Amino acid sequence: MPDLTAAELSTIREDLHRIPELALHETRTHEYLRKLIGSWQVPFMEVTGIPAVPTAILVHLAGTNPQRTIGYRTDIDALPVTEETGLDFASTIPGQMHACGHDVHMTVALGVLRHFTLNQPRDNMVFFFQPAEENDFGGKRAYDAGAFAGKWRPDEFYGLHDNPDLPAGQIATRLGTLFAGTTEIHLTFTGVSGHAAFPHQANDALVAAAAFVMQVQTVVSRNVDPVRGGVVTIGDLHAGTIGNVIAGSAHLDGTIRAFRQVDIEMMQKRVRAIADGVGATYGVQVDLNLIQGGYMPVENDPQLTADLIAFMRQDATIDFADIAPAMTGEDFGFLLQKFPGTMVWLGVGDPGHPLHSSKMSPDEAALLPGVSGFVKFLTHRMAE
Ligand SMILES: CC(=O)N[C@@H](CCC[C@H](N)C(=O)O)C(=O)O
Repeated sequence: MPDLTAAELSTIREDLHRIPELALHETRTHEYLRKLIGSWQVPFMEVTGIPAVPTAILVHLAGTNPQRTIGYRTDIDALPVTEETGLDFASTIPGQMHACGHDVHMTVALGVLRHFTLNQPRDNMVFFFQPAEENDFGGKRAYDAGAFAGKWRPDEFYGLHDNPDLPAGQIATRLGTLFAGTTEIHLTFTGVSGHAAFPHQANDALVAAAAFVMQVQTVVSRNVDPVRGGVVTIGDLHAGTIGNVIAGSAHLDGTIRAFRQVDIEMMQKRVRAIADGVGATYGVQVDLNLIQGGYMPVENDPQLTADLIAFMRQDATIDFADIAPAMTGEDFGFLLQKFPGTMVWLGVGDPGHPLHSSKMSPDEAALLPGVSGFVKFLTHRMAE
């Protein structure tokens, strides 16, 4: 029986694209994956779940002469974005979309898994279909639940993320840190609401929030080493109900990002100090929740990544490129702190529409090269 064809990969990707589900709620996606994998009926394959992370799936392939266990991880969740691609296989779930390409990630993982179910690997393999990459850190949850114990423990771990800016099918990575570590900011200022005409009788939480948004811009400009870089973005601010009522509360969500954990922790302290300072200055109550969870910097293992780069460079059938680090986050960073491994970008050729755009539409021409690049590299790892 042959590997999955381009047409079969495309059908799978489109099926998955129709049913985007948010972190830890990926029940239909879980069912689809389990049904498909279960239909392959492989004697050396075992499929299991993780009770603490019910939408996760783990697949174990027993090798013919195992020297190690090779892990491959894909994320499976989607985003609360209303799709505007106009595709005929667009999301059927209102307000939710695979706007980060996890449908592509899952499809490539299934293609790689299918290959090794048809060609029993020499080494053992573990495939991890991980919920909650966008938030709620499904990788850390699975690890903390003991999912990678015993035969499920990978000696090396690989994964990919799609990249609309790169040509479809190109694989890119680098030695060292590929993605930033992140910390979610969730902040509420509580003051006293009142009539717009009598500000002296109220305490305006919206004005406090505005001051916070401006002051927090100084964290990157004044506290972060410019050579190392960092990001503080407040992406969401809600305050008040109508123009002639002073807002009694304001809620803000945002993200802190940097390539080094020491910088992330420094930025967390500065954001906390500024929030407390605004609270004291404006007399508003401050409730600040900073969550890093599993979003550690994505640090590629030096030896494994050097091997991957050397292998991909010498294979003329693989379009490989070196690339600079990016401020995207990925909770695969947590798993790469526990197990050595490498994350790569897979180009999906849609440069006008960045990750998280409601119009992002990956080119399916990326699917076969993604599968074959990893099949070749993992087969090479097994010959080491
Ligand atoms: C690849 C990607 O887009 N990942 C997300 C990860 C989000 C981490 C966390 N929820 C945060 O917002 O800090 C990203 O936004 O980079």
